[in-house]
Amino acid sequence: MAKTAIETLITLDNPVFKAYLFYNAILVAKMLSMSFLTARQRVAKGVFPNPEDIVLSPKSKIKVDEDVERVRRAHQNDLENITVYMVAAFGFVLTNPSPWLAINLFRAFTFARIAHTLVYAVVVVPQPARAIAFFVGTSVTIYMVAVSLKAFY
Ligand SMILES: N[C@@H](CCC(=O)N[C@@H](CS)C(=O)NCC(=O)O)C(=O)O
Repeated sequence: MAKTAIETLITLDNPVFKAYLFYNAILVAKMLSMSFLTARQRVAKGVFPNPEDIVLSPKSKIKVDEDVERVRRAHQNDLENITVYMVAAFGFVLTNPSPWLAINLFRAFTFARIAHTLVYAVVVVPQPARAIAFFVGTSVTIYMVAVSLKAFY
């Protein structure tokens, strides 16, 4: 029996879906690393959010710290952008795009989000570095949404 369009697209034999899963895995690992970056800052600065956290380290304080908050904002920005991208990119995969275009868009988004974290929470590069990284990622997502919507008309 002939395969449906979905069966030919949602398979590791489709290089676009394979690349989608590969770059998703990198993005998931990057997002998970944000929790460890936050914990590293908390331990380095001796600041924690809850009374039970400071029991093991009595010199620590329950305090809001600017360096910890910076990593938390970078993490939140990932949640705002990467989750939405993953949904948009899945819809884009279903439009059966050219492998060259799709794989380069997945790459561009992934590199942009890694750059966003680096310039926001690791080395702190002056603007517009973060804004550029954000707009590259967002442009990829908007493009994918536009292609998905166009498929309905
Ligand atoms: N929730 C974001 C929406 C706009 C946005 O994502 N801007 C990018 C480029 S300037 C950003 O990195 N914002 C910093 C942040 O979300 O903490 C904000 O409050 O800034």
